[in-house]
Amino acid sequence: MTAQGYDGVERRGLMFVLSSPSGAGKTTLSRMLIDRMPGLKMSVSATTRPMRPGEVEGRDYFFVDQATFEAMARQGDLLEWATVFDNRYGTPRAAVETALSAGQDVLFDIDWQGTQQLREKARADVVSVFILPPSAADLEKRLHTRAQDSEEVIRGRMNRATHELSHWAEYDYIVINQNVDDAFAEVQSILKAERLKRERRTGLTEFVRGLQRQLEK
Ligand SMILES: Nc1nc2c(ncn2[C@@H]2O[C@H](COP(=O)(O)OP(=O)(O)O)[C@@H](O)[C@H]2O)c(=O)[nH]1
Ligand SMILES: Nc1ncnc2c1ncn2[C@@H]1O[C@H](COP(=O)(O)OP(=O)(O)O)[C@@H](O)[C@H]1O
Repeated sequence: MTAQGYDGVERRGLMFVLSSPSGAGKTTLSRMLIDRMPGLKMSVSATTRPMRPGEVEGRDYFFVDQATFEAMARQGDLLEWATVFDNRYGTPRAAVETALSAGQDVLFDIDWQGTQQLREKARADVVSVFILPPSAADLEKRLHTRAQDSEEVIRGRMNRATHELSHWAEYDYIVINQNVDDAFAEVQSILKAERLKRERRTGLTEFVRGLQRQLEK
């Protein structure tokens, strides 16, 4: 689980988690991060929910049926899983382990239940960010403008938002997504700073020793 920082110092890979009520902007911010932050790989979840228009198998999710999902969970192929809006969602374990051991950080778009499970498994390597919408009206507007869910599904997501919001205080960072570019800059700053944390930078002792040797000459 070691990655090479841009300054050449080895460090532990981190698990970067974004959660929010549905429609607050996790997917948008995740895509921006993957496009603009080298060394970060998206964890693609498995889900039993139907594919939305515009979604791509293997990019947005692995769309599986209930029996396949249960088999994956039973065989230990999922790092964590949860039921959200009557559908099952889970993180395939192998892809995460491969990315971390190849020196990449991994980005997760998962709910509070999944975040709790990751934290139990790898507390020191998990960095969690909760995204808030600026207002309830904005949240509802975004769910409508995304135009991918029926009225009934949107109502269900708005009803669930209160419950999801109640978990905000379990997260390391809180970002309010009013202007998307500002929110992206904030999330990006968090990742950049967390990559520099001393306890993650396993190669620092050696680096500093090298500096000391140079100074002693
Ligand atoms: N625990 C867990 N939650 C997930 C996973 N994948 C997605 N979710 C969460 O499930 C919820 C519903 O996701 P989705 O149906 O794509 O709707 P969205 O909220 O509009 O992105 C969101 O809160 C996601 O973060 C997963 O692998 N594990
Ligand atoms: N800061 C923002 N201002 C206005 N619209 C936004 C903002 N961030 C995201 N959106 C839009 O809101 C909708 C929901 O965003 P999305 O990223 O799909 O949310 P989530 O993944 O949290 O459900 C999308 O249509 C997206 O383009």
